[in-house]
Amino acid sequence: MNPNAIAQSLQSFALTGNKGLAWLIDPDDVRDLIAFQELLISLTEAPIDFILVGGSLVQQRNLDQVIRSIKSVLSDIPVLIFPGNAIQFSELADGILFLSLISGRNPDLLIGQHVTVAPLLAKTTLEVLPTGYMLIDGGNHSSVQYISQTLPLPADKPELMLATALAGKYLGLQYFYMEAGSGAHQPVPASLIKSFKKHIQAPLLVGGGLRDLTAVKTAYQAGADVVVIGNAAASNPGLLHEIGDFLTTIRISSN
Ligand SMILES: CC(C)=CCC/C(C)=C/CC/C(C)=C/CC/C(C)=C/COP(=O)(O)OP(=O)(O)O
Ligand SMILES: O=P(O)(O)OC[C@@H](O)CO
Ligand SMILES: [Mg+2]
Repeated sequence: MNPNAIAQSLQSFALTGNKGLAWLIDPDDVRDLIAFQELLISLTEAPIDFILVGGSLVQQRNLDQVIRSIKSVLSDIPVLIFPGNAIQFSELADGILFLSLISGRNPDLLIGQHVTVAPLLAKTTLEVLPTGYMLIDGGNHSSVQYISQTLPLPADKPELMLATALAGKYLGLQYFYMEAGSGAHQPVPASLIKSFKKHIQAPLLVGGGLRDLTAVKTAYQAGADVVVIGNAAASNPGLLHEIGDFLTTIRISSN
C-alpha cells in the first residue's frame, strides 16, 4: 500500500472540494462481535472513506479484534486510530490521527501521550497524521472535555478558534479536527468552519452531534472536507447510506 495514501486522500478532499465521510466506531460499544459483523456487512455498499476507531475511555481490550473484524468485511477502507490516549494503539490499523489537543492546555494531551507511543509507532508502517484537535463548546459537557480536563473553545468566538488553528499550523500540524464532542447538543457552527476555511487550506474534519443529513450538508457547505459520524451511525446506520447517496449525487454533478 502507498505509505502516504491516507495523507494524499485527505489532501485531495481539501484541494478538489470533494467531500469525505468517516465513520467513528468506539471499540467499547462493540460487545457482540456477530452483531458487529452484520452491521459491517450491511454497510459494504456505503461510500465510507475512512473508519475511525477510538474513544475517550478504554473499558475493554478489544481494539485488535475490532480492527480485524472491520478488515475482514470492509478491507478497502482505511482504518485510522482516533486515540483518547496512548493505550489505544494497534498495528492492524492503517494510520493514526496523531492528535494534539490544541484547544486545551493539558500538556499530556499536547505532547505527553505522544512521547509514550512514538517509539512504538516508529516500528510500524502506520501512517501518522499530525492533527490539531480543537474541542468546540457543543452546549453540553462532552466526554472529551471531562477526560481531558480542558475547556472547549467558545462556539461564538471564531477569532479564538482561528488563532488556535493558526498556531497549530505554524507548529507544523497538517490536519485539523473540529470536534463538538460525541453526542453534542449543537454541532460545530457553520460560522466556525467557514472562518477556518477562509484562512487555512489544510484538510478539515468536523464531528460531534451530526445527527441527520441536514446537519451534515450544513457542515459540508460551510467547508468541512470530511464529516465524522459516530452515535448517529450506531442508532441509525441508514444515515451513512443517506450521506453516501448525497455524496454520489454531488460527485456525479461535479464531473
Ligand atoms: C496521539 C496520542 C496517542 C494520543 C493523543 C490523545 C489526545 C490528544 C486526546 C485528546 C482528548 C481525548 C480524550 C480525545 C478522545 C477523542 C475520541 C476518541 C472521541 C470519541 O468519542 P467519545 O468521547 O469516546 O464519545 P462517547 O462519550 O460518546 O463514548
Ligand atoms: O458521536 P458523534 O456525536 O457523531 O461524534 C463523532 C465524533 O466527532 C466524536 O469524537
Ligand atoms: Mg466513547
